[in-house]
Amino acid sequence: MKLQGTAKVNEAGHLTIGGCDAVELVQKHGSPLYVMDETFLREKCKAYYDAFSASGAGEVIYASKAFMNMAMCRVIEQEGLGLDVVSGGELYTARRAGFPMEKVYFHGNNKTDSELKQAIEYGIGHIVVDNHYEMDRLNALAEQAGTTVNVLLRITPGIECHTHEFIRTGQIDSKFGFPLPTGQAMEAVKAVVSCSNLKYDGLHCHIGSQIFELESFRFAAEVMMNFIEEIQKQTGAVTTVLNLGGGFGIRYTEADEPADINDYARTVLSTVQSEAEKRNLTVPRVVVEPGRSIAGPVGTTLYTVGSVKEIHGVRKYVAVDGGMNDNPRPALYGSRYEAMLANKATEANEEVVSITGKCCESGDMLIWDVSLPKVKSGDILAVSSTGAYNYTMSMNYNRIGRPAVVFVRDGQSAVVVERESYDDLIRNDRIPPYLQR
Ligand SMILES: Cc1ncc(COP(=O)(O)O)c(C=O)c1O
Ligand SMILES: N[C@@H](CCCC[NH3+])C(=O)O
Repeated sequence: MKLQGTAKVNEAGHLTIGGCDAVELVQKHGSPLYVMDETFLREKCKAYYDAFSASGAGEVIYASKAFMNMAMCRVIEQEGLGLDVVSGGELYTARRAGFPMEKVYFHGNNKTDSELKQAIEYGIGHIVVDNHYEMDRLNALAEQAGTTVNVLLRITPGIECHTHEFIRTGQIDSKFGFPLPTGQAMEAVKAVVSCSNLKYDGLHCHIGSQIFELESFRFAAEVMMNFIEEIQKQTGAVTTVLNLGGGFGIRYTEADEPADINDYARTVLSTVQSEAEKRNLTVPRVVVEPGRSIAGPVGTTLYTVGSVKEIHGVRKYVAVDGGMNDNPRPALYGSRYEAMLANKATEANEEVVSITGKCCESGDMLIWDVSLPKVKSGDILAVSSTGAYNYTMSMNYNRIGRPAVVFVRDGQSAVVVERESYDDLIRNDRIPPYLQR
């Protein structure tokens, strides 16, 4: 496993993150445990801020679907980033954390009326309109509330990029947005500019996630700038915001080679700038929505090894006290992760084993064929790059409670999400009167 951020190995031969010994973290907070390296997290935010926002040309809004809780909202706010939310729940969390609502963008392909009302009531910065049904509802709700809502339109530009099929969202056969190549996107712009209570600020597109080729982002920016010119010609509407979504890839294993955030910023900002000059357009403010590339590398999950089972001549299964419940990505997408034994960080790898979870499901595999030192029950396994789309996609299958989340920094650990207890698991259960004893 590659050590990232503040991760080191101490004299005891243990993995440390944020100056905290991983073995002691498990003793103190229990296992499994999501550990977020706060210093590294802030570095990621700063890198984005410096690359996009410092010049005034861009704006970075963190995609909270990757990893969200109230403490995370505080860090994002302190680092000067905005927030992308995609549900009433994410919006509520941001609000309860006191996040500035004018810096929030609300996404989603099927926002409910109550979510739209909530967004209007909170006075959020922008709603990214996905479809005509939403546009009509939002306009009516804004009118009822006696207000005007700033909107972007979500466009599907028709770009296919190299990533897993299920996380590719820019292609035209997609549930998201108004398709550009079919002419429906232009119809949507014409419709929105005639809505009395919606203010058209600009466009949004998101071409997918875990993307490494900067060329895909450059191409998306070019296609969108071409569309912006068409909009101006056909409607006279000026596009002041161009949100190019998230999607910047990260390193999970040595097979992944992410680009540099500064190169990413240069690519999109310079494309937008030069396309605007070429077409004689006002340069729109470029918004990006990174999720994975802010939270992903920052997280490590610690597990305790339980049963170690060797199927002679076939495979050695190392079972940990978590699994697909806290990280469904390997089961969903076939995602690969790296791991190490946090309590044997200086020992040489000796065997190839497969890491399985504790769920009643054969597909509950975390890592197939990983090299580790000799593994024993009681060892602490660390899996890296689990900060994004792990906690937020976790589940209670088999009535397994979600692990706690801690922020670590300068030798201190702070719980930011408590471990779910058995009582948490039955909190919403009700026994109706006819079943009462
Ligand atoms: C609209 C939108 N914005 C931003 C993101 C964040 O993407 P990523 O985590 O790949 O940066 C996503 C998720 O893919 C998304 O759907
Ligand atoms: N949840 C996905 C990415 C989808 C992002 C949301 N548009 C993942 O874990 O990789």
